[in-house]
Amino acid sequence: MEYLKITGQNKLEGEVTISGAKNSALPIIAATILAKNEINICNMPDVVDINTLLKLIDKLGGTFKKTSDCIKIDTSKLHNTTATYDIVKTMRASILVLGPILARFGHCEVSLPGGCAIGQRPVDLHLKALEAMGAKIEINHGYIKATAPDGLVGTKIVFDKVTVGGTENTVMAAALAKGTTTIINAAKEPEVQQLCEVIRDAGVKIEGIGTSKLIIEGTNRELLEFKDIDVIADRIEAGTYMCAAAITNCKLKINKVIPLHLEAIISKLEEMNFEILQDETSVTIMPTDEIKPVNIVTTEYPGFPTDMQAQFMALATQANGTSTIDERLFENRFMHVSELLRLGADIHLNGNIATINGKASGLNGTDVMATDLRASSALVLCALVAKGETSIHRIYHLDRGYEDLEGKLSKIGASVSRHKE
Ligand SMILES: CC(=O)N[C@H]1[C@@H](OP(=O)(O)OP(=O)(O)OC[C@H]2O[C@@H](n3ccc(=O)[nH]c3=O)[C@H](O)[C@@H]2O)O[C@H](CO)[C@@H](O)[C@@H]1O
Ligand SMILES: C=C(OP(=O)(O)O)C(=O)O
Repeated sequence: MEYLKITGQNKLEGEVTISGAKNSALPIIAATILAKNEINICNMPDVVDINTLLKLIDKLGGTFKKTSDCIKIDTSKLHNTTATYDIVKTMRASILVLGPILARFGHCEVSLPGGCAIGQRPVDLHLKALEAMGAKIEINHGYIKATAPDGLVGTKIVFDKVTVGGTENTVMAAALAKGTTTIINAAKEPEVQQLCEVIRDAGVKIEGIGTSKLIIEGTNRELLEFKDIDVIADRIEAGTYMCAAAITNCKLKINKVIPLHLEAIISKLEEMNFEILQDETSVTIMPTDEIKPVNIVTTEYPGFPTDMQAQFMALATQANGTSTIDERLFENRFMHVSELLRLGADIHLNGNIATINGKASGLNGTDVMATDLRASSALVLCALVAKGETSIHRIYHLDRGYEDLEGKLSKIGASVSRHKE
């Protein structure tokens, strides 16, 4: 296993370029199952989760070719309809192949995704939506077996909760269904929007993109002709580097972003007394004379993203006062707290609310353990300001979603290196 060694308290400066969004690239790769043509997808982030999903596409009988940050995927000869546990267990987003395989072939078997550090994460809403579209679903021996021999049929689906993956699976299934599917209480995340746009550009009529009501006219199992795709910028990677600048109180320009997608993050940084300069494709965060505390409630887009909660908790350890974070999406997304405490943070947990007393004492480097993707980035952020050296273990979590983290951080002045245990 590998670990990261970070020596804290370096000044950061310069510019960082943000990669394509993992959470947009994943559903887009799943959507290639709906295609009749080879699809060229660019601005692909080079992260482990993408390679995992590509491996699954390969196992299903599709092919892919990589050149720099583009990947050509051809699923025209896809024939295997079973997504096995060995791949699905490593990444929950593999569940995104369920809707498209079922819609295309009329049957599909997908291993139930395993438990995950941030919460239970059931897939009941995905299954309920597919059942409403006519699928028969059984769960046996840890596998979801879905059948719809005559194809899926469009209907009205009202989600009990806003679900990003559930909306994505349903949109992909609806694209090849017979008739109209209406999704009420759909997720509005930019990544859901991009998936809808990609499918719309492939000829499927979709109304309401970016709203909580999506209306999709299915093609009745006619495969789609996709255009070239450019994955949108990763708003969570961008937000993480904004927090890196903020926690070290340095000026940093973050390039190749979509500022509109960063509004909730920018607004919280402004509340913390940082000035953020923006142009069309970049944001620059300026140092401040006092980091103020903040109160955060995680919620669906356009609210404050749960995927930025851990990073803001790291930042709150440096604020002049007491901050609170109320995690509303996942019941177990505070795994980083115990590791932040090891670094010297003063954080108290009460159910889903964390209270962070900033500046109580400085942070001091030590050995810490990454528990999930964003928890890992919180540890990296704290390590950047901690006195001395921090070793972050189990960084395979980080590699799931951050492209070349050491390279990008080193380039702006951080002292970061990767080692083998
Ligand atoms: C690959 C990807 O895009 N991952 C993101 C996606 O995850 P993901 O798509 O898994 O998250 P969801 O939006 O589905 O989850 C939201 C909430 O709904 C619950 N739920 C979800 C589905 C279901 O069938 N039943 C159910 O109860 C979940 O447990 C959670 O409490 O959105 C999350 C919320 O913004 C982000 O943190 C993840 O980074
Ligand atoms: C939780 C995340 O991803 P996933 O849903 O793939 O676990 C994330 O990107 O922060």
